[in-house]
Amino acid sequence: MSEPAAVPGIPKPLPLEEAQRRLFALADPMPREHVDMTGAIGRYLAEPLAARRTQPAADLSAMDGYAVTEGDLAGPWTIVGESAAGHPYTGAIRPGEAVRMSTGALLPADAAGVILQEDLVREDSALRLRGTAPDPHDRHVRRCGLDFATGKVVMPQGLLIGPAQIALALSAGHTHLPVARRPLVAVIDSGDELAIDPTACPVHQIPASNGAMLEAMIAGLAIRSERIGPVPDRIDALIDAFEQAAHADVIVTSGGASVGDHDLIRPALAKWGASLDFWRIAIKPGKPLLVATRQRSNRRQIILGLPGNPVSSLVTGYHFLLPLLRALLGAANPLPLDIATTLEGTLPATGPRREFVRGLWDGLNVRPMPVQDSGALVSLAASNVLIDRAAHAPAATTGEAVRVYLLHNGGIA
Ligand SMILES: Nc1nc2c(c(=O)[nH]1)N[C@H]1C(S)=C(S)[C@@H](COP(=O)(O)OP(=O)(O)OC[C@H]3O[C@@H](n4cnc5c(N)ncnc54)[C@H](O)[C@@H]3O)O[C@H]1N2
Ligand code: MOO
Repeated sequence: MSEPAAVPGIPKPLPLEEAQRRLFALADPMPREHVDMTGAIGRYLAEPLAARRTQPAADLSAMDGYAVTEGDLAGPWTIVGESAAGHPYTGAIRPGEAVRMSTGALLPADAAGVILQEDLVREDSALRLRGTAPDPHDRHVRRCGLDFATGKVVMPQGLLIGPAQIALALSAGHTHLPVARRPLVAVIDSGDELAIDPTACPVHQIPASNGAMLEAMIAGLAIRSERIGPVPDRIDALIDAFEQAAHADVIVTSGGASVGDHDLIRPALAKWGASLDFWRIAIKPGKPLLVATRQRSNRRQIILGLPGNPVSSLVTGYHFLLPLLRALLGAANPLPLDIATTLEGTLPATGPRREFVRGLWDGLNVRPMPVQDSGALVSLAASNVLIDRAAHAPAATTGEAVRVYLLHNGGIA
């Protein structure tokens, strides 16, 4: 398919990466705060984290058994005491002596290693080998500083904080973590045809579903989302809605982004005092996306105008809204990850826009959904990936390598 002819007043659509770069250039990280571990989940480290202690802080036993001295692996031994986790043995061990060890217990001074209890026979305080002597060195010992030493940077700035990162931060001596404040997001549904109540929706209306969908997408990334609308297709009504959202860090609209007589987001934003950064991107679905900013006293507000078709809203939410929120939160890698897989089925040739095709991925192959209309929600809800198709690609068939973006079956972030 050839490039469409240029139309006065309608900008050429930007490639996805260029549009994302322009959006990130607007996204100054949010102010910093320190939060406890529960509050840190799902956020990003605002600075590299250095260990405040060494772990293990001393040599520890890695198994349950008996500690013996160097060169004394044949036995027999006399048990002279115990080192349990949290209750160290304070004496030293001499040849011919053994100390009962539990996993995680401090290794006594002069102990060379630990022999597993399964390899030993114990009768009262007498201990002997069940079979042959074990290998000599360093057996079943976790050396001091094996994991990290005081001062070592254990996690880089911008790392996503999840369960493993919380465990490491606590182990490294931290009770709180530096993170960016989560942004407040206002989500505006717009369109005269939108019905709030899906059980009372006459034929000329459609239930408003994008706002709730977008709110579900950003759960966890925003401190709060505020829903506004549905707002009628009138400039004054849209300006009122923007005013209600004037305290938000990010404003997201859906609908009214295209070129129709009732697509008023752009003129309403201009009249409100926002400046358009870019409009239209070369992806399908999602072409009419717009990005604008408005200067507030302390910070710049970012406005994302998503196309109204539900699948277009989701796809642009996935490639722009979520990455924007991650960038504001200080993520090192705000963009979604794609993975390589194999196509099972056929896909038609693409046109001048890069396409994101709904599909079902089983871990090995991906099957495209038969219905790809940008208003079709059944195929969206049955999909777990978006298949990435380059612009001007020839038709594709079973066995071809493709790349997919994971939608995580609804838990989309
Ligand atoms: N002549 C042209 N027409 C269109 C073009 C174009 O380039 N030239 N672009 C098309 C593309 S691509 C898209 S995508 C749509 C999106 O346009 P809008 O952002 O202006 O969306 P609306 O027209 O307001 O709505 C489209 C569709 O989505 C439904 N919708 C809107 N909001 C919601 C909501 N909150 N919940 C559920 N559904 C919603 C709306 O009822 C419409 O059916 O424009 C093409 N047109
Ligand atoms: O880009 Mo529209 O989003 O094709 O349906």
